[in-house]
Amino acid sequence: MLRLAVPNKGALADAAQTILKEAGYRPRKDSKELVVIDPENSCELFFLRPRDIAVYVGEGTLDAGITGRDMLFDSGAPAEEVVPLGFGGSTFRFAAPAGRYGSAADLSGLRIATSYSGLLGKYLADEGIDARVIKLDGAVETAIRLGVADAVADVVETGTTLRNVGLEVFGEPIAHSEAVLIKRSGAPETNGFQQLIRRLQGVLVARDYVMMDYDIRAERIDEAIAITPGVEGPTVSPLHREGWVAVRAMVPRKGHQQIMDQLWEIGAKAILVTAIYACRL
Ligand SMILES: Nc1ncnc2c1ncn2[C@@H]1O[C@H](COP(=O)(O)OP(=O)(O)OP(=O)(O)O)[C@@H](O)[C@H]1O
Ligand SMILES: O=P(O)(O)OC[C@H]1O[C@H](OP(=O)(O)OP(=O)(O)O)[C@H](O)[C@@H]1O
Ligand SMILES: [Mg+2]
Repeated sequence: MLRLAVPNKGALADAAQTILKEAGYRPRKDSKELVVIDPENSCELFFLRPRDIAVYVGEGTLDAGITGRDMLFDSGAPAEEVVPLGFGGSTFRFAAPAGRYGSAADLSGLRIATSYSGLLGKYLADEGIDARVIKLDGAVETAIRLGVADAVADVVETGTTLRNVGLEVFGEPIAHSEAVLIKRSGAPETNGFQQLIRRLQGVLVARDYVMMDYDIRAERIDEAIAITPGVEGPTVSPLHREGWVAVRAMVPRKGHQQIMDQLWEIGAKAILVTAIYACRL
């Protein structure tokens, strides 16, 4: 039985639930359900705070979990990233009132408020910056106005939260984060865990690729294949029309219109694009 930790609330909860559902796991009925037993997939899903997930997985209490890369680093738990999941993207950055500081080095001797003290502490130590870390639980952006800190280090996605309180990012990003699948460091991958990885990777490919079909004159097939090389090579079949072939290839969803333009330029006809519902490469 695979025991999997899933964020129960916060920025990652809905997208984590969606990707698991698309991967064929049983969804929870309502947001109050804390454990879901999924006998068909030999899996138990535990809905936990994203911050605690690396701790459970690092202790070996649970086999796998979905959390943010920043929270994994912050926890210091003996857990490791296995698959980046392509949602919950953010950066972790310093911010302060506009123009006050130019780089992290300017923070020596000052106070920095954050709810990621592990992540920030490691960064400051690596960079040799001697600043005081003020650990808060959330809404750290207000700490400067209230005189508790000189700068903050926090999650930034659109930057709206910072702008709303008159703060600006400065210095290099401390970390780039997204939702990740994690396991205990060095733990062997059981069959159930490998199946979870294959299913999640299948969903990610189905999200990122579309299927493209088109007809092309046989003498232009090499040019066409250069435009749509597919993942392991396109399928080329004879067409019931002298001198023509049919081609089928997976292409990245992003930019598929440009690919259609290029195919049209070399004389392709009947170019069709269809969504991939699920896949296993
Ligand atoms: N606005 C956002 N956009 C993208 N990712 C985000 C955003 N806010 C948080 N995250 C990411 O989501 C993960 C969990 O953070 P979240 O804010 O959901 O937890 P929390 O602060 O403990 O909970 P809550 O905000 O509900 O109190 C982190 O990895 C973080 O980087
Ligand atoms: O750049 P933005 O798009 O504005 O997003 C970033 C904000 O989102 C998160 O806050 P959350 O709502 O989780 O509150 P919290 O600070 O209490 O965790 C994060 O802590 C930032 O404050
Ligand atoms: Mg938050």
